[in-house]
Amino acid sequence: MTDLIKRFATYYRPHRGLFALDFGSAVLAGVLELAFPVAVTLFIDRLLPSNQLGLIALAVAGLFLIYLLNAGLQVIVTYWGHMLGLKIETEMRRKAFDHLQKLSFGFFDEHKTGHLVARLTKDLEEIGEVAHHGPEDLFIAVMTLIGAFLLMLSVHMPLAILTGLIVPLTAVITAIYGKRMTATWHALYGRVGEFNARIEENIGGIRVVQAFANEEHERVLFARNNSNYLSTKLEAYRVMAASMSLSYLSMRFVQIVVMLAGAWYVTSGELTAGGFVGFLLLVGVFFRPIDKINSIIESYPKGIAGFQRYKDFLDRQPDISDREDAVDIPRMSGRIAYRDVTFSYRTGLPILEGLNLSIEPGETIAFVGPSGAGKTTICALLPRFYEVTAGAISIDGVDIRDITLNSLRSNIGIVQQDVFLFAGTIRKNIAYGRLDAGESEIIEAARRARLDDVIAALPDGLDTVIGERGVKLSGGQKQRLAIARIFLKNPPILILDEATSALDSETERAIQQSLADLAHGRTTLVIAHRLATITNADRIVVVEDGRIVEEGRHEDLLHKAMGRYSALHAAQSRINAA
Ligand SMILES: Nc1ncnc2c1ncn2[C@@H]1O[C@H](COP(=O)(O)OP(=O)(O)OP(=O)(O)O)[C@@H](O)[C@H]1O
Repeated sequence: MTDLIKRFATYYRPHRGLFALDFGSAVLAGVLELAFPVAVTLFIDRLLPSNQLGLIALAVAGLFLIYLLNAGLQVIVTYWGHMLGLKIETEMRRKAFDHLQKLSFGFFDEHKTGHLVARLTKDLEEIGEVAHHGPEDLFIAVMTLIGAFLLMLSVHMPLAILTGLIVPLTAVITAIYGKRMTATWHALYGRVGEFNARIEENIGGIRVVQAFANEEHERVLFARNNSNYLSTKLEAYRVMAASMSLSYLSMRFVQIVVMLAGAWYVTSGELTAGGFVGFLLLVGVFFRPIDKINSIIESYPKGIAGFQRYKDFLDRQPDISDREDAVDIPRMSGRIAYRDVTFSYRTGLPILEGLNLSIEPGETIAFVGPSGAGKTTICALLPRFYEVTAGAISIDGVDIRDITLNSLRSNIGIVQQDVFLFAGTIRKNIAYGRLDAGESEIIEAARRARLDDVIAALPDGLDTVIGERGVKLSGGQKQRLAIARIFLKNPPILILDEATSALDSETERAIQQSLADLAHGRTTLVIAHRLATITNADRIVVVEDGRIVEEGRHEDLLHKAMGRYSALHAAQSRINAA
């Protein structure tokens, strides 16, 4: 816990000035709160009986100045105090986002998007609130509590002791309800998470929902989440109502006791009228920190738990990162070698075993084999999306673990089966291939990917907005856009995950032609799903159960007796004929 607080404290360091300003102002405002009952006592007991109107006017003016000062302090605490919390929150978010970029595919395989988003938004918002309110509220609450009690003692000791004895009763009631409130809010937090996840999934999968005509099923599931939320929130309000009215009652009870006892002391001449009024005001001031401490008790665990999750996330070392002496290779020639490569995902199941493969610069290799054989995995190891478990992969004779990730990945272009496009314009999506590309380069890339006709037909041309994940484009157009992106990137090595989605044959032919143009002069690894498209590959590699079982040219493999490739080919021809 102390480690956690120490770590938390490091975030204040760059904002020392702001912290001092906020903290100092809040403390001063707390002191002024205490001064008010004292001023009222003096006013009633000393000034009023003196009949000196000038002095009274001066005192009132003085009080007004104090109020003005307090109003100024409120502005500082509310605006600059929140600025402090917000600065800490945004700094933490920046760090978390930067860290997120460094984590490898393995991490994302394990974590749900919704939870990661919550960590960067909700968690950090709560941490920011605690960062601002936590230290200052706690300090002021304790200071006010002690200060008010000392002043009460100075006004009338027996009455102060009596108040000191009955106030804990109200504190106990507030604390008990505070705990119940925390539990209900916590449950509510879970409910909100549940229905957020449901909405997120529903919107993400709305096309599947409607295609299966499962709207009613979704409605029922959502109604369940919604009514769970309703009952939990009602429970929260029930506890809140009971807590509020009970703490109001207990507060008033203390006031009544103080009034009764105070009146008795006034009539017996032990307490002045001003002291009596001042004391009642001090009781009010004394109550405030109790509420505050309870709300701190409520919000602290949330903030601390959020910070713990944040810390754990930041402390998670990326599985794959640059070695200290990693080298930059600006442009590789593209000679690739897999040496005794063994690999398993976190599941521990062996996926690749003792795989050996050499690829010459400019060569096109097509991986074929049954689904789940490991073709995609072989290719995913090359840009180090995952790290080999044993063995090594080298490019141009250098182990890829000795090359900086940035230069390694800059040398590899990937056209994925599921093209991911960003919401925005066509121009923005092509330019993602090379962020500093000029207009003419973007146009040239579009032309080479045969996207120029599509762009020309659109009213806004390159500036056409393509919707979230490119929903406004056809499958073929998305593929071409992905190809344009790689033309712009112009890497010496290519990984092409062939699209399995059914494109019409003309579109497919055009895309194949674009891909062939793209592959020209580059070392190309093709993950082939349809054998018809790879007959021209320099070499076909048949993968089965994570092993290479056959390799050679199409013609040679086709005529190999009992060959795996010829069997695959025969099977696919039968499917096509059927
Ligand atoms: N991220 C992952 N985590 C755990 N296991 C995985 C992961 N990705 C793939 N696998 C498993 O690894 C094995 C090989 O998968 P891979 O995607 O490499 O096969 P593939 O030959 O490309 O298949 P397909 O032709 O169907 O695309 C499969 O058993 C798969 O379930």
